[in-house]
Amino acid sequence: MPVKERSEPTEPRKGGGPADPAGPAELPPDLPPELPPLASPRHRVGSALAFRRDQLGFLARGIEEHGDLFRFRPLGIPMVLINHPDHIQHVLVEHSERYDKGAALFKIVRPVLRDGLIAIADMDRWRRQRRMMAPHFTPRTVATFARNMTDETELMLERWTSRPEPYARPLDVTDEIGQLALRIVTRSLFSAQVGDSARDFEQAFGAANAILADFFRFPFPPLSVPTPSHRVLRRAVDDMDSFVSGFIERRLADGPPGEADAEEEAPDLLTLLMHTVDDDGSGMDLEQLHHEVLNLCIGAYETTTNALSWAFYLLARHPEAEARVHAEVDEVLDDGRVPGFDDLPRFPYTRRVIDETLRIYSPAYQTMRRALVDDEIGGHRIPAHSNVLINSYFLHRHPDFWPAPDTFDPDNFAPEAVAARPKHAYVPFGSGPRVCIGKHFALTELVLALTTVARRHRLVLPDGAPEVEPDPLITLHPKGGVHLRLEPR
Ligand code: HEM
Repeated sequence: MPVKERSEPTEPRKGGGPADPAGPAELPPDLPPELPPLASPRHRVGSALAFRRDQLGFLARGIEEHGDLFRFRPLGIPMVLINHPDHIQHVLVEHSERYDKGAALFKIVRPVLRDGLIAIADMDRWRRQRRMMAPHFTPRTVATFARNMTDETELMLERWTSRPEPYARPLDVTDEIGQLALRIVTRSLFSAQVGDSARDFEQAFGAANAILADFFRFPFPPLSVPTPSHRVLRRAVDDMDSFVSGFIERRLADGPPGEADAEEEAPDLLTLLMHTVDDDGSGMDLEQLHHEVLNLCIGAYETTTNALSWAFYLLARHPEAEARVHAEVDEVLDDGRVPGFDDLPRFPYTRRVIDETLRIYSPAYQTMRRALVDDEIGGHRIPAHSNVLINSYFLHRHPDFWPAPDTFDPDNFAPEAVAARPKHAYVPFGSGPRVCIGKHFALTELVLALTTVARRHRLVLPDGAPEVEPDPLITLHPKGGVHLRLEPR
């Protein structure tokens, strides 16, 4: 799909005279005339090529040169990076009504996500969908999924330990956890057992993630042009659609699980989405249902997979932190039992490890908003239609808020350290009305899966293993996956 926004924000006019007919409306008198500084290189193509070659390096240089707020325009698309907690709070929370998801990044992922909850720009439709789904994501409901999370982790451990020579050969931890994450979310929200089709979904998503990331860095030719990689993307979307249709169609044919004692069983999210009607009596059509289910699978799968892979990797590289996790797990689960939802408050250090992992390798490391009106951020004018980019890879390393930004230190999340920092210096789940709906789900799953494994096993770096680099795709993926060797404790 081509990205249509090619118009530049007009440069400020001296004296604030009437607006160019093609430019934004006349500025209210109290808006500053200055646009944010423009990151070099100034030439459009030069900027596009630099962004394409090394997206993180390009942004790092911009931050070094201009600080927390600057503009750039790869291929003429007007973008503004904001990298200060106050600016992020302004856009995501305090003035969220001035921004929507009609931004370039979401246009690019729309062929996959369509109008599901993650990418939908129309705020009235978003509100209706979110209202319908929110009750399934409260801490109380998530508590009822805890058992699925630990059961599936135990099944994964059984698969690992029943391989020939289970402790000799390294595991592709990212691939394994991808399947775990998909099995947990589909079982919890849709009562579906997806079995080995989880692997097909993983492969399709991996292909789409890489192709769309490339397209984000250099959106040409349009996705509608059938280049070989765009054809692979089409097939990947078809495969993800088939994965979702598989269990929706089974449900339509078989009816909801446990219908016989439906009065005692809470209906799952799939049943709710199929049957909820709005005030005007209209329900969700099958196509929309499909898109919502796909959005939840994608939202839950890749982010959780990356987070848990990186957490095991970081623990393998930091024995002192690993020892503290083991001590905590041994104390809470002294009889070797499986952890439960009520144990979560008793794992404060393990939770810090997860929080610190989400800081260093923030899985959903970039998001974007489109300015609906002219606005002011940090003393600069942000013209309507600007694409405002938030990149938590840099925000979470901001030297004003993190004493040693590149060092893995779970004590960054000790209560006194958290209290000393502005809230929006750390936004792995976003913030404001469009904060991640699955935040409690994810944090519960991450701590329970980690502690279930750590009861009896550890994951260690194979001899001579190279460092794993982050790959800035649409999400922050461990390049080549995390490979570790299982060891009994
Ligand atoms: C570590 C795990 C996760 C991370 C880091 C994460 C991160 C995020 C972020 C940053 C956003 C907001 C994006 C924005 O403002 O543009 C978001 C939204 C969303 N996430 Fe997550 N997520 C995680 C897990 C999950 C899970 C487990 C689910 C579902 C079960 C989920 C479903 C969604 C959905 C549907 C949205 C869109 C919400 C809306 O706009 O109303 N996520 N996620």
